[in-house]
Amino acid sequence: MRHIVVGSRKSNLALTQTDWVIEQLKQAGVDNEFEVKKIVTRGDQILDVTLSKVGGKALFVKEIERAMYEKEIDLAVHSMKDMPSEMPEGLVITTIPVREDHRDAYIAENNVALKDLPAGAIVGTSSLRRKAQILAERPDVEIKWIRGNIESRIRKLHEEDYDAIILAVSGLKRVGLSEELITEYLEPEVCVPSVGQGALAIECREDDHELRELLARISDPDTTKTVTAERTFLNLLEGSCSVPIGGYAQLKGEEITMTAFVGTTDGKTLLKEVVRGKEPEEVGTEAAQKLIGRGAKEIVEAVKEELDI
Ligand SMILES: NCc1[nH]cc(CCC(=O)O)c1CC(=O)O
Repeated sequence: MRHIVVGSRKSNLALTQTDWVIEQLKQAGVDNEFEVKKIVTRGDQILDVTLSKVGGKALFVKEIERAMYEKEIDLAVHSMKDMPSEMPEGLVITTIPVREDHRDAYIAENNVALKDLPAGAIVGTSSLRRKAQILAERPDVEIKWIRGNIESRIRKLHEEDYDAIILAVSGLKRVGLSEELITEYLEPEVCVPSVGQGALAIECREDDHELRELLARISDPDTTKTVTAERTFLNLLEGSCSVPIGGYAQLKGEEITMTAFVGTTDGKTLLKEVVRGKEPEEVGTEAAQKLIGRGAKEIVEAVKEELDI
């Protein structure tokens, strides 16, 4: 029986996600032998520069893709939100398993609520999407960049001058941190999550039909639909650069409800649309068109210019 090599970044989050996928496959009756091969990516090496300036999300996935082309690895597990909206030639996101919590978590020293932070309080995030939406709620706080893995961000909250930080609930849970750390769950009405947040993308070679059939066993149809709507929207709006943009779709029965967002980095302009429909591509496209009609492209272009990307 085929021995399957899974490539993973070496962060605790990446390794946990990889192990989770292998466990899901085993539970679904896949009894192949799995080997995890750790890969160091440029994104892991560059920790002191604003990510959006050094090439954004693609940095994390490039080395893994090269290893896949060379057949050093057969598949890789990514955080969906770190995936560029266009896939490179010959590789596919073949399976999307069930989504973890989609929300952002607000974590404050002494559990001070977001509305009770004193003016001038320092909130740590390196996401322009989070920055814009926190500033929209609290224009009087200061947003300060924070980098590093989830565990080191929590450490920095306590050791450095941050009063609060924002992290994905899913990441926190996956690395085994207690949800008791969370001061507030930010619902999409307050902070629209990143497209694909909480979901995983399993990537492999397009022509590896044998493997794709095995991986299909852990596909989650609902997550696949909602994430497809979100990524259709993202693709139409901006491709892969890091600008304040978010999208979250959920299913009730057959109906998809999607909240889409584009904003300026200062949080002074937030454009939001809620779109409903049955077809993921149609919902994502309609959300993009509505926001584009209200000037979303111009906002995206202005942010890119501001960031020099
Ligand atoms: N950009 C970093 C990143 N990539 C994926 C996650 C975990 C969230 C997820 O699974 O979507 C995180 C951490 C965070 O956003 O706080």
